[in-house]
Amino acid sequence: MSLQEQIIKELGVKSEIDVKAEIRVSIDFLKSYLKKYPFLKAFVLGISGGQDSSLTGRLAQLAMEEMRDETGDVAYQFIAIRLPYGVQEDEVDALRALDFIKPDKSLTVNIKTAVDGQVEALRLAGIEISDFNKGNIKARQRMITQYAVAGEYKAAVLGTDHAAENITGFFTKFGDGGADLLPIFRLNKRQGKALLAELSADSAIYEKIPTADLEDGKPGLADEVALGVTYQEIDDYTEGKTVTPESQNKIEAWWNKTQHKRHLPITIFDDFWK
Ligand SMILES: NC(=O)c1ccc[n+]([C@@H]2O[C@H](COP(=O)([O-])OP(=O)(O)OC[C@H]3O[C@@H](n4cnc5c(N)ncnc54)[C@H](O)[C@@H]3O)[C@@H](O)[C@H]2O)c1
Ligand SMILES: Nc1ncnc2c1ncn2[C@@H]1O[C@H](COP(=O)(O)O)[C@@H](O)[C@H]1O
Ligand SMILES: O=P(O)(O)OP(=O)(O)O
Ligand SMILES: [Mg+2]
Repeated sequence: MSLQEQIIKELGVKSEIDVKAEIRVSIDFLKSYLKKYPFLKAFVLGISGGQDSSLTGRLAQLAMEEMRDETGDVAYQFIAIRLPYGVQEDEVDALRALDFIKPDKSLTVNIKTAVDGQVEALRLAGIEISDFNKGNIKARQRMITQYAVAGEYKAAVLGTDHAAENITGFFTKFGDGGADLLPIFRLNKRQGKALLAELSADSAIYEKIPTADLEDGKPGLADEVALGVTYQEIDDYTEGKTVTPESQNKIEAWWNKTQHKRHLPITIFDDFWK
């Protein structure tokens, strides 16, 4: 089996999808988890204004509406959290996303004080944090905030990791990578866009350039610039298509470099890394 075939198998990507069926798969996955663990009454998710949290948020909201209808338990709710670091430059996109998701509950927690406090505490200990590393602190602070809210609302934290992001490890370990359930895992970027279109999202949501938007000095830096490879090429690769040798090398180098992020902490019994 080629490395491409192994990766596709591990990520569970289909070369073609039935969009309506995939929407149902994600919603049913969320509902079945709630039915298995009835003490869970809510899902929590950070809404950035980007494609992935818009899709995941809308799927979660639909799952909760169906849960309320089917069980008569009005306690089921989806909680969307805005998590800006100070003032978010693309706030208008986040508001558009919330308008599409129509969450049962919407909160805003500004992570700036917590992030800056952490950076300052490290500075006082003699450690100067780079802008890049600070970006990862922002992502981890968002994780802390989501778990804090989940703890108060008997909720599980949703994550937005998907095939086109997981393959390159383009997420902060235990930051946006830290979540309980990943409802869009298996889909690549263009498949996620197709689900958004089917759900009648404003096209501005799925045409927005993907960005982690973590660095103060590079606001809105496009993922594709940071990665050095386009989502079109990544999507093609995950669907088993042939991409240029240069793109293939880059994608596979990211995959190999980030293997540790796709595993629980490594013990003496693990050998995936050897
Ligand atoms: N575009 C932006 O604005 C921006 C800014 C910051 C980070 N990012 C992205 O966020 C992601 C996170 O960055 P990152 O990967 O540098 O940080 P990370 O914190 O997610 O992962 C790095 C950490 O993983 C651990 N680690 C590294 N190699 C390991 C190995 N072989 N085995 C076990 N543990 C290992 C170490 O603790 C290391 O500090 C990246 O994809 C990055 O490009 C984007
Ligand atoms: N500014 C943000 N507000 C709320 N939630 C956010 C914000 N930025 C990121 N998030 C969450 O993290 C994931 C991953 O983002 P990437 O753009 O893929 O790095 C995102 O889906 C939100 O849930
Ligand atoms: O995770 P999101 O919602 O921020 O989407 P994107 O990765 O496209 O920025
Ligand atoms: Mg984003």
